[in-house]
Amino acid sequence: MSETPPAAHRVTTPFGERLRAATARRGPLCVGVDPHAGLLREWGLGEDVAALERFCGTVTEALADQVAVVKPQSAFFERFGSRGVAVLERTVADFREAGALVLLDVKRGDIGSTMGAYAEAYLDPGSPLFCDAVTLSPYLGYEALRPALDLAVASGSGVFVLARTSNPESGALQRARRADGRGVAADVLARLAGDNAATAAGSPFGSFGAVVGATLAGVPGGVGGDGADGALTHADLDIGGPLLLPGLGAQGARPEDLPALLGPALPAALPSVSRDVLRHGPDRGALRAATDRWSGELAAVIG
Ligand SMILES: O=c1ccn([C@@H]2O[C@H](COP(=O)(O)O)[C@@H](O)[C@H]2O)c(=O)[nH]1
Repeated sequence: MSETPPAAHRVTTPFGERLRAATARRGPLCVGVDPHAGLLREWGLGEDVAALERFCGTVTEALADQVAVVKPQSAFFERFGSRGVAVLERTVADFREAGALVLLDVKRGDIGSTMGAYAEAYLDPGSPLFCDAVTLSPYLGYEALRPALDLAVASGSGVFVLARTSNPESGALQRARRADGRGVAADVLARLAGDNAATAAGSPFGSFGAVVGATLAGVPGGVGGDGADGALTHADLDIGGPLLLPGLGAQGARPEDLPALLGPALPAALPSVSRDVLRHGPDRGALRAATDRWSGELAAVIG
């Protein structure tokens, strides 16, 4: 990787602190940038790289100076091959330049040596795809993520590790119990809490976050119960870092679900909405208005 990162990529303040400052300034919402084929059609665009570029340009112009965090979904760019990835690189750079934090939803997780290469791709400030944070999957083993966790600390970036995801199929694996009786997702959260405690010295909010589905409030075996059957308790969510909450809007969760979902961990919430904002495009004013509505409703609940 390059030895002298471009000035725009150099970061000195840890991600957790930058996230706190950004949400204090711009509100608690993360907007997902998911250029679904269906959305491209609804926006009157084609289904090619030029359409992808138009879509992302519009979302950037509309929202980059408004939202605290954007979360491009890598899959919707990768499906167009290298030219799609080039659009992703530009989109990441444009959002960052306008002051939005970029969390790339790419869900990487691999054996340690390969993980090192993924870490360099997204968390090395010299990389063309350097982001403020990425999503990671711990299901090849939490410790396999160590190269990314170490590089995140060194580069002032963050990670969000899948714990209990929003999809209906997630429970069978993520609620499974380990030999010591602890649920798999609860174990991921406990490890994140340990890593935040070890690395966030002097900072009230760590840079290692978790992904927890907003869809899981009040769901049997979901989140907020007593921990039976591998479900998560509110105490499990106390990781000393942010909780990324996908599942609002199109997947059915609502802002008013969040207090029951998170309990005392509510202030750590980073709720994320993709389709339910993007369906208001391509009109920039309508995209901004939808973002304002979501942001206001979430701020009223999270405080
Ligand atoms: O548990 C998870 C983890 C990630 N996602 C991602 O978030 C968005 C959700 O999009 P919506 O349109 O707001 O439903 C999408 O990119 C998913 O891959 C998730 O939904 N659940």
